[in-house]
Amino acid sequence: VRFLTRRFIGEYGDMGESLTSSLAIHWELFLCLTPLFCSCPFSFPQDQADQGSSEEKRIQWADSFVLVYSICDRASFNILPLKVQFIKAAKEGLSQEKVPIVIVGNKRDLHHQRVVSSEEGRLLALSLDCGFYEVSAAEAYHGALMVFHGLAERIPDTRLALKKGTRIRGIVKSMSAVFARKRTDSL
Ligand SMILES: Nc1nc2c(ncn2[C@@H]2O[C@H](COP(=O)(O)OP(=O)(O)OP(=O)(O)O)[C@@H](O)[C@H]2O)c(=O)[nH]1
Repeated sequence: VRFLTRRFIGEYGDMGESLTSSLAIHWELFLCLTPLFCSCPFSFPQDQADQGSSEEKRIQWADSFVLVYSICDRASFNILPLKVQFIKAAKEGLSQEKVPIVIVGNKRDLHHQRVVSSEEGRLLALSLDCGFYEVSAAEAYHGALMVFHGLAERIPDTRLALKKGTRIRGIVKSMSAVFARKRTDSL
């Protein structure tokens, strides 16, 4: 949301409904922008049994991956090697291309609660052949921008040329519409 709208929503609360319906239109991209294996407030209902194959489908659909952990939550960091391994097994098994993955340490603003150092993050990303950024989604837009720019740089030009076009523009349009509507409502 920070990347697409430049805004940070601390609590989803009353935004939930309109945002959810807008995202439902473009659920594919949203899934791509959502930390892949985390629960999210806009999850679409699905049976447990379908979950494995649905995750597999998301991975097959996506061109690239952003894996977000919190610098204040070691468990969210420790799980990364497994996630990267899972993605690589699913994607690289089918093609010779390297799968673009960026690891992001979020909540940089909470430095007093930090339990994962920048160095650890950088080293892990290096060892897994992933990009690395530390950001605060809450504090600034710039970090989110850098993440997605860095991600795009890791996608081979040939793939970008194949997929470029309407999809991302559609997302940005409908997200903007949601927030414009919200502003109008509150006037
Ligand atoms: N201080 C701080 N809080 C953040 C930051 N980014 C997200 N949060 C908060 O962290 C919580 C989780 O954020 P979400 O956007 O829901 O992230 P998520 O990965 O979907 O996390 P879960 O909801 O736990 O699955 C929310 O209360 C956010 O407001 C950040 O950069 N700094």
